[in-house]
Amino acid sequence: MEEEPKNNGYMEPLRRAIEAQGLTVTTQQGKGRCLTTTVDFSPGQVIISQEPYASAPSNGTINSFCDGCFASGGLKFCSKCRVARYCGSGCQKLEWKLHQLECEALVGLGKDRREMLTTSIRLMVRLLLRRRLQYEKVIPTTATDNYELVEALEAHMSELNEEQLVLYAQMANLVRLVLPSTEIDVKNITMNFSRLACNAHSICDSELRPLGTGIYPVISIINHSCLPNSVLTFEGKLAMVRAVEPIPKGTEVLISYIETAGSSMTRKETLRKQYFFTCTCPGCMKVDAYADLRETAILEGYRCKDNKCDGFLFFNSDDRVFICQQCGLFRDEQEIKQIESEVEQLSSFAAKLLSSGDNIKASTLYKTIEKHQMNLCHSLSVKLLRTRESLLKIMIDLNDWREALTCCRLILPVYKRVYRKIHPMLGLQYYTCGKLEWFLEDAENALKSLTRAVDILRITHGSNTSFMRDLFNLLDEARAEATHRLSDCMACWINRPVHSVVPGLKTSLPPTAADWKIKTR
Ligand SMILES: C[S@@+](CC[C@H](N)C(=O)[O-])C[C@H]1O[C@@H](n2cnc3c(N)ncnc32)[C@H](O)[C@@H]1O
Repeated sequence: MEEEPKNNGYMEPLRRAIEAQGLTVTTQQGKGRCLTTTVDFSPGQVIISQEPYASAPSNGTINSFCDGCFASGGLKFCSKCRVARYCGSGCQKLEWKLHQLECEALVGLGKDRREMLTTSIRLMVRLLLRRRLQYEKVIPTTATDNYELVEALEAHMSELNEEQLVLYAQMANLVRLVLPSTEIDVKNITMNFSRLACNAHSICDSELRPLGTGIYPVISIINHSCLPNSVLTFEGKLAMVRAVEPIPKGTEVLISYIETAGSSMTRKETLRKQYFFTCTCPGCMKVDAYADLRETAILEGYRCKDNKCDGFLFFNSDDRVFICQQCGLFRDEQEIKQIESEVEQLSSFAAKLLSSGDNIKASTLYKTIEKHQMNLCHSLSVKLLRTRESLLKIMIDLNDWREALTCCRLILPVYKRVYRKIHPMLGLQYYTCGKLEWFLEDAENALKSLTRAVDILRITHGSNTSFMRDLFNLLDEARAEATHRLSDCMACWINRPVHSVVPGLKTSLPPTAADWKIKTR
């Protein structure tokens, strides 16, 4: 049901600013503000793009990123504060107005406080400093770039539990220690942390590796759906929302806030905990309750004891056994618990090995976990999927293309089931598959996989980034190589020595391109 939007001062200027882009802000009961189209959008079309109001790079031990553009490699610390890092003088100059204030605050901090400068703390410090720069008119304010828009973001303060409230208040106190002169009190900074928790976006590169965090006040008006009509990606720090299906005018723009691989129960739980709402999207409101239970059992439950049966199990709480819904075989709860606890122990050990950089030992352990899970979980299980994703990453790091490709091909059917046809994760998985096939000199399969990757990623990522240009080049190379091999093969066939023809047999026609495709499938 449509509600009359509250008469907030920022709203009319914002509406006027986005109307030329075919967008407006509406309000719905139970959802709050919604970004709504006033024109039709087609798949791949950019609906809205925005630079962050404030952002902070991740400060991991392995990877670090430029404060300006989030690039990695060849970074130099700011010589004064030795906290901010830059890829060059260009970014340093662009960031200077804000960093000048940040730098003064950071220089005076002792070692123990510097160690507390997490990405969230830095983001809040930068948010407050940007506010100050705009209030003092050092930098301009626009209808889509002002602190009022940040204050209008949903904070859900009354829904926070004690633990969250205490944590945000402690973080707010730390921010005030870094910025003692800020006009914003601890209560308001605490509320801002709560806002960031349900509005900030993780900024990722084209391959969805996290680089940092940013707050984009207009993009944050977009609500969630597990079956979204749009997708959010980043070009550097610039957030881009693109349509993934035809969106008629008058439709709400929706993106997914969470990893959607999982049952509707798991998704609902995640959304309730972090975003304080109950999802009522078509993906979560399935009318067929049995289909929902079956999906949960397949994605998150257990497999039939009989290796030849691909059935999933339902739990019978009276007898405390699991029953295969395909062949009726029972599986004991204790046996399942036993394997599950072993897998849990092995997984935490494997994760430790991985973070210590011991890829070889980690790969052996993950293979053992995979074996256990193949005995425990359905072939489309999300738990098994996660193990294979870790294995794939390790195998790529170890340059073991063959094993990596095996993993990649096992992951694909699960992605096809849990993600929509046009989804960045699916596109990127085809891309990885194609690249591995290319490395393994399988040009024909590389061509197929890369074509599928391009079909998806040109919609989710656009065509104009260096990542996509590299992908187009790789696709061209694979196409040229596959065509070359095809013509070589045909030439071999035509020029084969006469004695290779069995005397007396009728000569068959040379293979056509269509025959070749069938042959290589
Ligand atoms: C990033 S904000 C989205 C914009 C928000 N509606 C507003 O008015 O600021 C996220 C919050 O919006 C609400 N929200 C987002 N998607 C929703 C949905 N599908 N159903 C109900 N509420 C939703 C929740 O309160 C959530 O914490």
